Amino acid sequence: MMWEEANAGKWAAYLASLPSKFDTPMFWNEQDLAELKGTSVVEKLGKEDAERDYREKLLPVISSRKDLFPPHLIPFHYTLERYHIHGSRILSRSFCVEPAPSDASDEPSGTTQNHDDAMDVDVPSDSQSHPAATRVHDNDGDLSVDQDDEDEEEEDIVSMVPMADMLNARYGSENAKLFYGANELRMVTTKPIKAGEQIFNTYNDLPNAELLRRYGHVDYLSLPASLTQGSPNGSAALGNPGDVVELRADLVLTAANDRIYSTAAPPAQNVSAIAAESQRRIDWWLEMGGDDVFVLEPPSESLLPEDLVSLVRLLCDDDEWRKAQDKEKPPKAKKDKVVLEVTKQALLKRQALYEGSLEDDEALMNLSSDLPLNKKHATIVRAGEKRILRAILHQLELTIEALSQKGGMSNGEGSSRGKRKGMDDDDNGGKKARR
Ligand SMILES: C[S@@+](CC[C@H](N)C(=O)[O-])C[C@H]1O[C@@H](n2cnc3c(N)ncnc32)[C@H](O)[C@@H]1O
Repeated sequence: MMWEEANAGKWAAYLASLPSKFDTPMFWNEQDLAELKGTSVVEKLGKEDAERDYREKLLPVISSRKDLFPPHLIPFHYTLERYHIHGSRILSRSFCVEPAPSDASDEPSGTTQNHDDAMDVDVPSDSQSHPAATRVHDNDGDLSVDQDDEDEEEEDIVSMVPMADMLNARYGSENAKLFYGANELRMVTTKPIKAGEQIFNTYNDLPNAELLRRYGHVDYLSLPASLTQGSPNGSAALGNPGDVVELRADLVLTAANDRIYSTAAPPAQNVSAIAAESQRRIDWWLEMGGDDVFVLEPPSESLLPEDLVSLVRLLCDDDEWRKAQDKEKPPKAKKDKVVLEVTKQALLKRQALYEGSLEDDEALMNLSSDLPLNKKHATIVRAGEKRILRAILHQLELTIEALSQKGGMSNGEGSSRGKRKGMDDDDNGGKKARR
């Protein structure tokens, strides 16, 4: 895209129509970025990686081909600033397009490419030279073409599709989709749209953290009642119904270790031995393809992701750990009281990563509707994540309470009851260590 812009070729009018200013956190100052503390935006921003790629990959290529990149154009068209701008244009406007079937070239189906215009260099087949494009590819949240589910994602090509990228999106509002035609891509309405109503494509109903990181806006809509559970005043809230909270496995590990330590008898109450054993288990988990981040959705019947429950059992239950190794399969996602309590502690640790409470954020939104845009967006992202955490914690507490009231029953669905060594204080008074 930098080369196309420098050469004012056939895409010049299209490129000139794209924005050069973005509200994405990639362009925020430190003070505004601090507002995002605790949210999943921070770790995914990738600004340093992008800038390293620019210095270590792009600049050497550019300076090695003076025939393609005349040195006098570098300060105008190939600067770090232009790199970020084009990266953001790709991140906010690209589509994943399926390549033409059995086509040896890398041309996307339905798009036309004039080879006379193409660069006289090898084009990487995965189009991932800008980390932004890599993220578009990896995170499955870019504008996608309606296609057969069986298609392998690796085969898709990150592509700019002029005109199709003019549509906005809003959670649950999609009324138009991009379809493959025989020789073109077609944006087609999928519902009747009245005059004056907006035509919305979908950005896959992403959570606000991702909308902000990729597109620079957030959704601010009515939320389901499940998200106001546990709220002090039970008031209706606004936000993005597609919001999620990401919980890193290291917080789960710490919560499990704390629990094991506090319930172990003195000889086994050895912090480093407990940490080493847990590390062994989590290494096994990762080797088996387990995730190191869990995605928590607004409370539903299942309340917790199955893989999170499975990991907690693996960490906290010796029998489950042995069985898992024998079967080469992580434990089943049974929620007993230990699982719920350890998860609750992990969620409290996750909550503590934010600055301030949900009430602080809600008050900020209510009191000052004229907050500066970045601060307003960051507050909405934070509040959305905190709201989910609060609602899940509320449900967890109710479930733990209900289990406790069942005559001191501690193991809930309890097939492992009595099998554990030392992990359940109701089993053995917390006197025995798990190992
Ligand atoms: C695919 S483009 C859509 C074209 C865009 N409307 C334009 O005029 O350039 C994505 C960009 O549109 C804007 N956008 C899309 N949906 C939005 C929404 N619901 N609210 C606010 N801005 C939105 C964001 O700036 C986003 O980066």
